[in-house]
Amino acid sequence: MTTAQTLSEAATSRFVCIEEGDLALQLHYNDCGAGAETLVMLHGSGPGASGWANFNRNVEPMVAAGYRVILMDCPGWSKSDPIVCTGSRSDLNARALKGLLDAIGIDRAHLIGNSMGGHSAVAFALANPERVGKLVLMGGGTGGASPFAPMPTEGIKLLQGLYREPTIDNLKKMMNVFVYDTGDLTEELFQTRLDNMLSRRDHLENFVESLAANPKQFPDFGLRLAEIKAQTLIVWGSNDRFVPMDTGLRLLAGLPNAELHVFNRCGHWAQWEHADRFNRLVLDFLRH
Ligand SMILES: O=C(O)/C=C/C(=O)/C=C/C=C(\O)C(=O)O
Repeated sequence: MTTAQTLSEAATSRFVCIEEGDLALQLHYNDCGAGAETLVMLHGSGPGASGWANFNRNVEPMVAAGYRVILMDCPGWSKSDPIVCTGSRSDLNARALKGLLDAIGIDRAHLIGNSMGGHSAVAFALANPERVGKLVLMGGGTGGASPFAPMPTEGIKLLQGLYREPTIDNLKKMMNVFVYDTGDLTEELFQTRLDNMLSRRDHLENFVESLAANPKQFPDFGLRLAEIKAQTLIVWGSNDRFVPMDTGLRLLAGLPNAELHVFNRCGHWAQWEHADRFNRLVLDFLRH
C-alpha cells in the first residue's frame, strides 16, 4: 500500500467517545503515522472546516519525519458530534482534546493550532501544562481583539455571514479574503468545502445559535499568557484579514518562550498557502 493510500483521510479516520459534562460526545479524528512523539493539529472555526481540510498539506511531511499526527475535528465540526457552545469554545475544545488524548492513551503532545485551533491550544496549555510539548500557533492564540484593526474583521464578518447563508457565492467571498493568492482556490476545493458545509447543516445552525448565546466564543487569554512556559512558534500571514498580525505581536509579548515568523504575501492559512516552507519551519522548531 502506498504512503498516499495509508495517509488518506479514509484510511486514518477514527472515532472516540468522550464526556463533556453530562453529554457523551462522539469525536472524529484522523490518526496518521507512528512515532514516539505526537503532533496534534487543531483546525479553525470556518464552516466546513476540519482537521483534514485545514492540514492536508502538512500531514505527510510530519509523518515522514517520524511523528504520530492526530487531527481532531472539534465538537461542532465535520464528523464530530454537534454542540451549541454558550461559554468559552476555546475551553470546550481544550476539554475535548483532553478527552481524546486520555481515550487514546497519549500523555503529552506538541500542539499546532490554526486560528480557533490556536486559541484552543492556548486554553489546553493553560489547563494542562504538563501535557504540552511545544506549541505552534498560526493566526490565533490570544482569542483577544486587535488593538488596531476594526473588529470584527472583514474576514470574520464574511465567515459569520457564510454560516447564516451557506451558498457557493458566500463561500467564494470568504475564501477570496481568506488567502493572499487566490490562484490556488480551485472549483474542486470550493465544491468540496461546500459539500462539507451542507452535509452538516446542524453544525451551521448550532454555530449561529452559539454566537447568539455568546458572541465572545474565544475569550482573551492575554493576561494569562505568562503562565505558559512551553516553547512556542508563532506564525502569521502579513496579509491576514481574519485575525490581524498585530494580535500575533500580543502573543510574542505575552509568552515567555516564544518566537514569531511572519510570511509575506500570506493570508489566514499560512500552513496551506506556504506549506513547504511552513513544514520545514515547524520541523526545525520541533527538533531544536
Ligand atoms: O474568530 C476567530 O478568532 C477565529 C477565526 C477562525 O478560527 C477562522 C478560521 C477559519 C478556518 O480555519 C477555515 O478553514 O475556514
